[in-house]
Amino acid sequence: MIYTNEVPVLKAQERSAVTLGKFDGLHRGHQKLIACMKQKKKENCTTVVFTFDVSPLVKLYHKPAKTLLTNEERQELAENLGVDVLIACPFTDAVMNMEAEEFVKEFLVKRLHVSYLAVGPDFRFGHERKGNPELLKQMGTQYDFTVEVVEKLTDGTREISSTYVREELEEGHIEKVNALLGYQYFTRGEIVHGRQLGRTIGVPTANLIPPVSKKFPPNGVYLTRSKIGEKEYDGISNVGYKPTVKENFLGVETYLFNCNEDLYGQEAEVRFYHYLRPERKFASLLELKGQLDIDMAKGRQFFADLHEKL
Ligand SMILES: Cc1cc2nc3c(=O)[nH]c(=O)nc-3n(C[C@H](O)[C@H](O)[C@H](O)COP(=O)(O)O)c2cc1C
Ligand SMILES: Nc1ncnc2c1ncn2[C@@H]1O[C@H](COP(=O)(O)OP(=O)(O)OP(=O)(O)O)[C@@H](O)[C@H]1O
Repeated sequence: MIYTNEVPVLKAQERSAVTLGKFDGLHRGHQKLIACMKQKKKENCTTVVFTFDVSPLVKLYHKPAKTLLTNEERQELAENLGVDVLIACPFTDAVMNMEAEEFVKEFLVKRLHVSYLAVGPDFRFGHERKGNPELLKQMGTQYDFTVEVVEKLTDGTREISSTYVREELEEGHIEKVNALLGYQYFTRGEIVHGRQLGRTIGVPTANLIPPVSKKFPPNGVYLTRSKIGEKEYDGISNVGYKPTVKENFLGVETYLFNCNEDLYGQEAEVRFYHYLRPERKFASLLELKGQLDIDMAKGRQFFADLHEKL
């Protein structure tokens, strides 16, 4: 897959199938749109996901930049979905002020030689968000491309959207988040040294400092599976600031159930499965250890049941 910040100019004969939007999370609704676009590979179209490298909302309304996926994660997931080109167009003032018609002419027609465009019915773009599927269809007639307005995928009660996923994540509804995404919510980072107090209570942990832009469920304890190198481990993770020992940054700290290796310096992907309890301040590490024993027993049972089902 080609990942680029600039809208590329395709070769003279090359045509593209394009979809546009923010694509935070690459949830099941996004995946449906990408599947429609991929149908056009049969007609030799290059598949293009056109997105922005800063959420337009962040730039326009200074909303916090916490996202479900970092740019790198979104890139990797798009590649796994079989996308040929992912454009993360910088949301500059020039792009922000571009009229919808100009955006279509300059980027989609002139550069990408668009042949097919897939968008959701509520898709808006261009200066003052004046561009919509109707305008795209009119321009499609003029510039010889087809527009498919893809019906929104729902979970039976509500349309799936990044906003919906973020709301459920904020509530700690991990199973729901995973169902909307179509994969397990995850975070990644390098395993770094903590204060090494964990091992003094018989609970050595893998600490990672996640990207600052990554959105997290509420501080608390979660049942997780971690992928480290080629291996996967069941475990239990704390997300938060460890009030008992007072950490000053948000960390993800995991006790891996069946692991006694030295993991420092390795990259880990921690996948969330289930919310167990909120993070709490304990009077002592020993008291915390008592709670951890209860948490671990629940975690081991959860994964034993899960593996039995699979
Ligand atoms: C599963 C799990 C649950 C935890 N729960 C809490 C908690 O509720 N409150 C808290 O202050 N720290 C919690 N911690 C963090 C501990 O305070 C931490 O593991 C211990 O202080 C060792 O930290 P260190 O790795 O920096 O040495 C939890 C850690 C794990 C692995
Ligand atoms: N549930 C869905 N089914 C099909 N297409 C969708 C779905 N959700 C979004 N899309 C389409 O995917 C493209 C990218 O969507 P985008 O990420 O901008 O919206 P979103 O997921 O609804 O996010 P937000 O909640 O931030 O508005 C748009 O064309 C949008 O209409």
